[in-house]
Amino acid sequence: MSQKVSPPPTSTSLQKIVTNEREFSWKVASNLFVSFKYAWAGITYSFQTQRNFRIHTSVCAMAIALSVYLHLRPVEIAVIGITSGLVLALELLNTAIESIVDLTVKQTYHELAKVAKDCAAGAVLVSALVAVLVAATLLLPPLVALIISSL
Ligand SMILES: Nc1ncnc2c1ncn2[C@@H]1O[C@H](COP(=O)(O)OP(=O)(O)OP(=O)(O)O)[C@@H](O)[C@H]1O
Repeated sequence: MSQKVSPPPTSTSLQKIVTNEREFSWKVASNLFVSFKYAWAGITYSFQTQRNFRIHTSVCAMAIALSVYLHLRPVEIAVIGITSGLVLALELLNTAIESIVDLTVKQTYHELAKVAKDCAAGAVLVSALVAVLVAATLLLPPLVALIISSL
């Protein structure tokens, strides 16, 4: 059975996309301040609707606070900050992909929708596992030393 394949873009249709910039966007942020406002709206939406994003935000904040409290070296605090930021950024992308998939297929089951959502969730899981490994490597030794010294 042959599938219908859409034709490749012609030079005129490509030119149209390039010249009529963002013509499919309902609205385009007018300046940098407005862009930040929309970015913040995305972060608050994820925080309010995604349990995992709330959990990851709390754990990341605790890890960074603990690294400062334990007087880790600046480079170690930076590494914990980078891995934490990566987890939260991927959580936001996961939410974005979920929304696009839901917008596209609505409540219909589709194998590709499953692949997209599962892979996005997998990306978050990989980053979270790496963040736990990094935090454990950097935080556990000074934390155990502190606990032993206070006994
Ligand atoms: N339209 C769909 N077609 C096929 N499978 C779907 C569809 N919607 C969801 N699923 C399956 O259900 C799972 C859970 O969907 P959901 O929208 O809660 O995504 P999620 O990434 O698990 O969410 P969260 O990150 O909030 O835990 C997906 O990972 C996917 O396997």
